[in-house]
Amino acid sequence: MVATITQAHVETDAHFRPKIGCVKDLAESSDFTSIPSKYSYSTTLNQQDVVADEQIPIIDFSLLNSNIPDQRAKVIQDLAKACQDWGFFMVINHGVPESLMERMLDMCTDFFNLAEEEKLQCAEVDVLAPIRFGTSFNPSVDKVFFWRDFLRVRTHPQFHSLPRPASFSEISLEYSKRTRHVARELLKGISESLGLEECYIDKAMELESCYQVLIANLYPPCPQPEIAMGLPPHSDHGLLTLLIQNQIGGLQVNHNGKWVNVHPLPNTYLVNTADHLEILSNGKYKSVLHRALVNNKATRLSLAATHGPCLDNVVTPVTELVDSENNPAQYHGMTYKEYMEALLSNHIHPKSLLDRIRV
Ligand SMILES: O=C(O)CCC(=O)C(=O)O
Ligand SMILES: [Fe+2]
Repeated sequence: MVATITQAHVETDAHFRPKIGCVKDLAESSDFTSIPSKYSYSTTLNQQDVVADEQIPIIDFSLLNSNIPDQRAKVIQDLAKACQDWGFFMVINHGVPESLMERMLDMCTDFFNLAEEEKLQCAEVDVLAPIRFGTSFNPSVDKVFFWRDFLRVRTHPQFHSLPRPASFSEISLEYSKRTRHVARELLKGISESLGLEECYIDKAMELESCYQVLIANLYPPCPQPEIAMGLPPHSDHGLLTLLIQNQIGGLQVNHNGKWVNVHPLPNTYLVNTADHLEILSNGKYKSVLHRALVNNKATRLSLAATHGPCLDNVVTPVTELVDSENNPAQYHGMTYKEYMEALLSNHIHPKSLLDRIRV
Protein backbone atom coordinates (compact mmCIF):
# COMPACT_ATOMS: atom_id res chain seq x y z
CA MET A 1 0.00 0.00 0.00
CA VAL A 2 1.26 3.45 -0.85
CA ALA A 3 1.35 5.64 2.21
CA THR A 4 -0.28 9.03 1.89
CA ILE A 5 1.52 11.91 3.50
CA THR A 6 -0.27 14.57 5.47
CA GLN A 7 1.31 17.36 7.43
CA ALA A 8 0.17 18.81 10.72
CA HIS A 9 -2.05 21.79 10.09
CA VAL A 10 -0.12 24.93 10.88
CA GLU A 11 -2.51 27.59 11.99
CA THR A 12 -2.13 31.04 10.67
CA ASP A 13 -4.93 32.61 12.71
CA ALA A 14 -4.35 33.22 16.38
CA HIS A 15 -6.40 30.23 17.52
CA PHE A 16 -6.42 29.96 21.29
CA ARG A 17 -4.68 26.92 22.68
CA PRO A 18 -4.32 26.58 26.42
CA LYS A 19 -0.89 25.90 27.87
CA ILE A 20 -0.61 22.25 28.71
CA GLY A 21 2.01 22.67 31.40
CA CYS A 22 4.57 20.24 30.05
CA VAL A 23 7.17 18.84 32.47
CA LYS A 24 10.07 19.92 30.28
CA ASP A 25 9.28 23.57 30.99
CA LEU A 26 8.70 22.82 34.65
CA ALA A 27 12.01 20.95 34.96
CA GLU A 28 13.85 23.78 33.25
CA SER A 29 12.37 26.50 35.43
CA SER A 30 14.98 27.59 37.91
CA ASP A 31 15.15 27.06 41.66
CA PHE A 32 12.86 24.25 42.26
CA THR A 33 13.74 21.40 44.54
CA SER A 34 10.37 19.79 45.19
CA ILE A 35 7.70 18.78 42.71
CA PRO A 36 4.15 20.21 42.70
CA SER A 37 1.82 17.94 44.69
CA LYS A 38 -0.13 16.88 41.59
CA TYR A 39 2.97 14.89 40.52
CA SER A 40 3.23 13.07 43.83
CA TYR A 41 2.54 9.47 42.82
CA SER A 42 3.65 7.72 45.98
CA THR A 43 5.54 8.38 49.17
CA THR A 44 7.13 4.95 49.19
CA LEU A 45 7.89 4.24 45.55
CA ASN A 46 10.71 1.75 44.98
CA GLN A 47 11.12 0.78 48.61
CA GLN A 48 8.05 -1.45 48.56
CA ASP A 49 8.66 -3.03 45.19
CA VAL A 50 10.85 -6.00 44.57
CA VAL A 51 13.38 -5.06 41.93
CA ALA A 52 15.57 -7.70 40.39
CA ASP A 53 18.31 -7.75 37.79
CA GLU A 54 17.62 -10.67 35.54
CA GLN A 55 18.74 -11.44 32.02
CA ILE A 56 16.05 -10.51 29.55
CA PRO A 57 15.76 -12.90 26.57
CA ILE A 58 17.62 -11.95 23.39
CA ILE A 59 16.27 -12.81 19.95
CA ASP A 60 18.61 -12.90 16.97
CA PHE A 61 16.37 -11.56 14.20
CA SER A 62 18.77 -12.56 11.41
CA LEU A 63 18.12 -16.24 12.17
CA LEU A 64 14.45 -15.85 11.18
CA ASN A 65 15.64 -15.68 7.58
CA SER A 66 18.16 -18.45 7.94
CA ASN A 67 18.25 -21.07 5.18
CA ILE A 68 19.33 -23.61 7.75
CA PRO A 69 16.04 -25.12 9.02
CA ASP A 70 17.47 -25.87 12.47
CA GLN A 71 18.40 -22.24 13.01
CA ARG A 72 14.94 -20.98 12.14
CA ALA A 73 13.34 -23.66 14.30
CA LYS A 74 15.59 -22.61 17.19
CA VAL A 75 14.68 -18.93 16.95
CA ILE A 76 10.95 -19.80 16.77
CA GLN A 77 11.44 -21.80 19.95
CA ASP A 78 13.27 -18.84 21.52
CA LEU A 79 10.35 -16.57 20.55
CA ALA A 80 7.80 -18.96 22.06
CA LYS A 81 9.75 -19.06 25.32
CA ALA A 82 10.31 -15.30 25.43
CA CYS A 83 6.61 -14.57 24.73
CA GLN A 84 5.35 -17.12 27.22
CA ASP A 85 7.83 -16.57 30.07
CA TRP A 86 8.46 -12.84 29.73
CA GLY A 87 6.37 -11.00 27.11
CA PHE A 88 9.52 -8.97 26.63
CA PHE A 89 12.73 -9.50 24.66
CA MET A 90 15.58 -7.66 23.01
CA VAL A 91 16.02 -8.00 19.28
CA ILE A 92 19.54 -7.95 17.83
CA ASN A 93 20.74 -8.18 14.20
CA HIS A 94 17.47 -6.63 13.00
CA GLY A 95 18.98 -5.01 9.91
CA VAL A 96 17.79 -1.46 10.64
CA PRO A 97 20.79 0.89 10.45
CA GLU A 98 21.91 2.18 13.83
CA SER A 99 22.39 5.61 12.25
CA LEU A 100 18.66 5.68 11.32
CA MET A 101 17.66 4.82 14.90
CA GLU A 102 19.94 7.53 16.24
CA ARG A 103 18.67 10.13 13.78
CA MET A 104 15.09 9.26 14.69
CA LEU A 105 15.85 9.83 18.39
CA ASP A 106 17.59 13.11 17.47
CA MET A 107 14.46 14.21 15.57
CA CYS A 108 12.35 13.55 18.67
CA THR A 109 14.76 15.56 20.83
CA ASP A 110 14.59 18.40 18.29
CA PHE A 111 10.78 18.29 18.43
CA PHE A 112 10.70 18.56 22.23
CA ASN A 113 13.18 21.46 21.97
CA LEU A 114 10.84 23.48 19.73
CA ALA A 115 9.19 26.57 21.19
CA GLU A 116 6.09 25.78 23.21
CA GLU A 117 3.78 27.64 20.78
CA GLU A 118 4.91 25.39 17.98
CA LYS A 119 4.43 22.18 19.97
CA LEU A 120 1.02 23.38 21.13
CA GLN A 121 -0.18 23.34 17.55
CA CYS A 122 -0.20 19.55 17.99
CA ALA A 123 -1.95 19.61 21.38
CA GLU A 124 -5.14 17.91 20.17
CA VAL A 125 -7.97 16.96 22.51
CA ASP A 126 -9.09 13.98 20.40
CA VAL A 127 -7.19 10.95 21.75
CA LEU A 128 -7.13 9.36 18.29
CA ALA A 129 -5.88 12.49 16.50
CA PRO A 130 -3.16 11.47 14.03
CA ILE A 131 -0.68 13.81 15.69
CA ARG A 132 -0.88 14.65 19.36
CA PHE A 133 1.51 16.36 21.74
CA GLY A 134 0.75 16.21 25.43
CA THR A 135 1.92 15.59 28.94
CA SER A 136 1.21 12.94 31.61
CA PHE A 137 -1.12 10.30 30.06
CA ASN A 138 -4.53 11.90 29.72
CA PRO A 139 -4.47 15.12 31.78
CA SER A 140 -8.23 15.65 31.49
CA VAL A 141 -8.81 12.56 33.67
CA ASP A 142 -5.44 11.85 35.35
CA LYS A 143 -5.72 12.21 39.13
CA VAL A 144 -1.95 12.23 39.52
CA PHE A 145 0.22 13.65 36.77
CA PHE A 146 3.12 11.68 35.36
CA TRP A 147 6.58 13.13 34.81
CA ARG A 148 6.42 12.73 31.06
CA ASP A 149 5.79 14.72 27.89
CA PHE A 150 4.85 12.84 24.74
CA LEU A 151 4.32 13.10 21.03
CA ARG A 152 2.17 10.54 19.22
CA VAL A 153 2.29 10.36 15.44
CA ARG A 154 0.31 7.86 13.39
CA THR A 155 2.50 6.47 10.61
CA HIS A 156 0.40 3.69 9.03
CA PRO A 157 -1.87 2.97 7.10
CA GLN A 158 -1.73 6.73 6.46
CA PHE A 159 1.58 8.37 7.10
CA HIS A 160 1.36 11.59 9.10
CA SER A 161 4.19 13.86 9.96
CA LEU A 162 5.27 17.24 11.22
CA PRO A 163 6.44 20.18 9.13
CA ARG A 164 9.16 20.84 11.70
CA PRO A 165 11.78 19.86 12.75
CA ALA A 166 13.14 19.79 9.19
CA SER A 167 13.78 16.17 8.12
CA PHE A 168 11.28 14.76 10.64
CA SER A 169 9.08 13.56 7.74
CA GLU A 170 11.86 11.97 5.76
CA ILE A 171 13.46 10.20 8.73
CA SER A 172 10.21 9.08 10.35
CA LEU A 173 8.91 7.68 7.04
CA GLU A 174 12.01 5.53 6.65
CA TYR A 175 12.12 4.60 10.34
CA SER A 176 8.45 3.62 10.46
CA LYS A 177 8.75 1.46 7.31
CA ARG A 178 11.84 -0.37 8.54
CA THR A 179 10.41 -0.88 12.03
CA ARG A 180 7.09 -2.13 10.63
CA HIS A 181 8.98 -4.68 8.58
CA VAL A 182 10.75 -5.98 11.70
CA ALA A 183 7.43 -6.14 13.58
CA ARG A 184 5.69 -8.08 10.79
CA GLU A 185 8.57 -10.56 10.47
CA LEU A 186 8.60 -11.10 14.24
CA LEU A 187 4.84 -11.70 14.11
CA LYS A 188 5.39 -14.35 11.42
CA GLY A 189 7.78 -16.13 13.78
CA ILE A 190 5.33 -15.68 16.66
CA SER A 191 2.51 -17.07 14.49
CA GLU A 192 4.56 -20.22 13.88
CA SER A 193 5.48 -20.40 17.53
CA LEU A 194 1.75 -20.68 18.29
CA GLY A 195 1.47 -23.63 15.88
CA LEU A 196 -0.22 -21.47 13.23
CA GLU A 197 0.85 -20.87 9.64
CA GLU A 198 3.60 -18.29 9.24
CA CYS A 199 1.26 -15.68 7.71
CA TYR A 200 -1.78 -16.50 9.86
CA ILE A 201 -1.54 -13.44 12.13
CA ASP A 202 -0.51 -11.19 9.25
CA LYS A 203 -3.65 -12.16 7.29
CA ALA A 204 -6.11 -12.44 10.16
CA MET A 205 -5.11 -9.04 11.61
CA GLU A 206 -4.89 -7.43 8.12
CA LEU A 207 -1.37 -6.22 8.78
CA GLU A 208 -0.99 -4.76 5.30
CA SER A 209 -3.12 -1.98 6.90
CA CYS A 210 -1.65 -2.36 10.36
CA TYR A 211 -2.13 0.58 12.68
CA GLN A 212 1.30 1.89 13.55
CA VAL A 213 1.92 4.80 15.90
CA LEU A 214 5.21 6.32 17.02
CA ILE A 215 5.14 7.56 20.61
CA ALA A 216 8.08 9.66 21.76
CA ASN A 217 8.34 9.96 25.56
CA LEU A 218 10.46 12.60 27.23
CA TYR A 219 11.28 12.27 30.94
CA PRO A 220 13.26 15.31 32.08
CA PRO A 221 15.35 15.16 35.28
CA CYS A 222 13.05 15.25 38.28
CA PRO A 223 14.14 16.70 41.66
CA GLN A 224 12.17 14.05 43.59
CA PRO A 225 12.37 10.90 41.48
CA GLU A 226 11.51 8.67 44.44
CA ILE A 227 7.94 10.01 44.61
CA ALA A 228 7.24 10.80 40.93
CA MET A 229 6.39 8.39 38.12
CA GLY A 230 7.21 8.66 34.41
CA LEU A 231 4.62 6.13 33.27
CA PRO A 232 2.84 3.88 35.79
CA PRO A 233 2.40 0.13 35.31
CA HIS A 234 0.45 -0.56 32.12
CA SER A 235 0.26 -2.90 29.18
CA ASP A 236 0.17 -1.66 25.59
CA HIS A 237 -2.68 -1.99 23.10
CA GLY A 238 -1.96 -3.77 19.83
CA LEU A 239 0.19 -6.77 19.00
CA LEU A 240 3.84 -5.77 19.45
CA THR A 241 5.60 -2.62 20.64
CA LEU A 242 9.15 -1.99 19.43
CA LEU A 243 10.97 0.51 21.61
CA ILE A 244 14.29 2.31 21.31
CA GLN A 245 15.71 4.82 23.76
CA ASN A 246 18.72 6.90 24.67
CA GLN A 247 21.24 5.40 27.06
CA ILE A 248 19.45 6.48 30.25
CA GLY A 249 17.70 3.67 32.11
CA GLY A 250 14.27 3.83 33.75
CA LEU A 251 12.17 1.18 32.01
CA GLN A 252 11.16 -1.76 34.20
CA VAL A 253 9.31 -4.89 33.13
CA ASN A 254 7.19 -6.98 35.43
CA HIS A 255 8.38 -10.56 35.57
CA ASN A 256 6.89 -13.06 38.03
CA GLY A 257 5.76 -10.22 40.27
CA LYS A 258 9.16 -8.48 40.33
CA TRP A 259 10.23 -5.36 38.51
CA VAL A 260 13.23 -6.05 36.32
CA ASN A 261 15.45 -3.14 35.26
CA VAL A 262 16.00 -2.96 31.54
CA HIS A 263 19.60 -2.04 30.76
CA PRO A 264 19.45 -0.57 27.29
CA LEU A 265 21.88 -1.98 24.74
CA PRO A 266 22.73 0.17 21.74
CA ASN A 267 21.30 -0.83 18.37
CA THR A 268 18.62 -3.07 19.86
CA TYR A 269 14.84 -3.06 19.77
CA LEU A 270 13.14 -3.72 23.09
CA VAL A 271 9.98 -5.63 22.18
CA ASN A 272 6.94 -6.32 24.29
CA THR A 273 3.84 -8.37 23.62
CA ALA A 274 0.65 -6.34 23.88
CA ASP A 275 -3.06 -6.77 24.64
CA HIS A 276 -4.21 -7.93 21.20
CA LEU A 277 -1.61 -10.69 21.08
CA GLU A 278 -2.99 -11.84 24.43
CA ILE A 279 -6.53 -11.82 23.00
CA LEU A 280 -5.71 -13.60 19.75
CA SER A 281 -3.53 -16.22 21.47
CA ASN A 282 -6.40 -16.79 23.92
CA GLY A 283 -4.21 -15.84 26.85
CA LYS A 284 -1.20 -18.00 25.91
CA TYR A 285 1.02 -14.95 25.36
CA LYS A 286 0.13 -12.37 27.99
CA SER A 287 0.64 -8.66 27.43
CA VAL A 288 3.34 -7.60 29.82
CA LEU A 289 3.15 -4.87 32.45
CA HIS A 290 5.91 -2.28 32.34
CA ARG A 291 6.56 1.16 33.79
CA ALA A 292 9.02 4.04 33.41
CA LEU A 293 10.77 5.53 36.44
CA VAL A 294 12.47 8.93 36.42
CA ASN A 295 15.81 10.15 37.76
CA ASN A 296 17.29 13.44 38.95
CA LYS A 297 20.33 13.53 36.66
CA ALA A 298 19.59 13.19 32.98
CA THR A 299 16.75 13.41 30.49
CA ARG A 300 15.49 10.06 29.32
CA LEU A 301 14.01 9.73 25.84
CA SER A 302 12.22 6.67 24.52
CA LEU A 303 10.45 6.01 21.26
CA ALA A 304 7.81 3.29 21.16
CA ALA A 305 6.36 2.05 17.88
CA THR A 306 3.06 0.27 18.50
CA HIS A 307 1.80 -2.19 15.88
CA GLY A 308 -1.83 -3.17 15.99
CA PRO A 309 -4.32 -4.83 13.67
CA CYS A 310 -6.23 -2.91 11.02
CA LEU A 311 -8.47 -0.46 12.96
CA ASP A 312 -11.78 -2.11 11.94
CA ASN A 313 -10.60 -5.63 12.68
CA VAL A 314 -12.70 -7.36 15.34
CA VAL A 315 -10.05 -9.15 17.39
CA THR A 316 -11.09 -12.45 18.95
CA PRO A 317 -9.11 -15.52 20.07
CA VAL A 318 -8.19 -17.46 16.93
CA THR A 319 -10.38 -20.51 16.40
CA GLU A 320 -7.36 -22.85 16.03
CA LEU A 321 -6.33 -22.00 19.60
CA VAL A 322 -9.77 -22.43 21.12
CA ASP A 323 -11.36 -25.67 22.12
CA SER A 324 -14.84 -25.35 23.59
CA GLU A 325 -14.26 -28.11 26.13
CA ASN A 326 -10.69 -27.74 27.33
CA ASN A 327 -9.75 -24.23 26.31
CA PRO A 328 -12.81 -22.02 25.71
CA ALA A 329 -12.46 -18.49 24.35
CA GLN A 330 -11.37 -16.18 27.17
CA TYR A 331 -12.12 -12.82 25.55
CA HIS A 332 -15.04 -11.20 23.77
CA GLY A 333 -14.42 -9.66 20.36
CA MET A 334 -14.10 -5.89 19.96
CA THR A 335 -12.78 -3.77 17.12
CA TYR A 336 -9.29 -2.48 17.64
CA LYS A 337 -10.59 1.07 17.13
CA GLU A 338 -13.21 0.78 19.90
CA TYR A 339 -10.64 -0.76 22.20
CA MET A 340 -8.16 2.02 21.63
CA GLU A 341 -10.72 4.79 22.01
CA ALA A 342 -11.83 3.34 25.33
CA LEU A 343 -8.25 2.88 26.50
CA LEU A 344 -6.90 6.28 25.56
CA SER A 345 -9.88 8.32 26.81
CA ASN A 346 -9.65 6.78 30.23
CA HIS A 347 -6.99 7.01 32.87
CA ILE A 348 -4.09 4.61 32.65
CA HIS A 349 -4.67 1.44 34.61
CA PRO A 350 -2.97 -1.94 34.53
CA LYS A 351 -4.92 -4.12 32.11
CA SER A 352 -8.33 -2.74 33.11
CA LEU A 353 -9.72 -2.97 29.59
CA LEU A 354 -8.57 -6.54 29.02
CA ASP A 355 -10.35 -7.47 32.22
CA ARG A 356 -13.56 -5.88 30.92
CA ILE A 357 -13.63 -8.01 27.78
CA ARG A 358 -12.66 -11.20 29.58
CA VAL A 359 -15.39 -13.87 29.27
O1 LIG B 1 9.60 5.03 28.20
C1 LIG B 1 9.53 3.81 28.20
O2 LIG B 1 10.52 3.09 28.26
C2 LIG B 1 8.19 3.14 28.13
C3 LIG B 1 7.22 3.81 27.23
C4 LIG B 1 5.94 3.09 27.17
O3 LIG B 1 5.70 2.16 27.89
C5 LIG B 1 4.90 3.49 26.21
O4 LIG B 1 5.07 4.48 25.49
O5 LIG B 1 3.86 2.79 26.17
FE1 LIG C 1 4.02 1.01 27.20
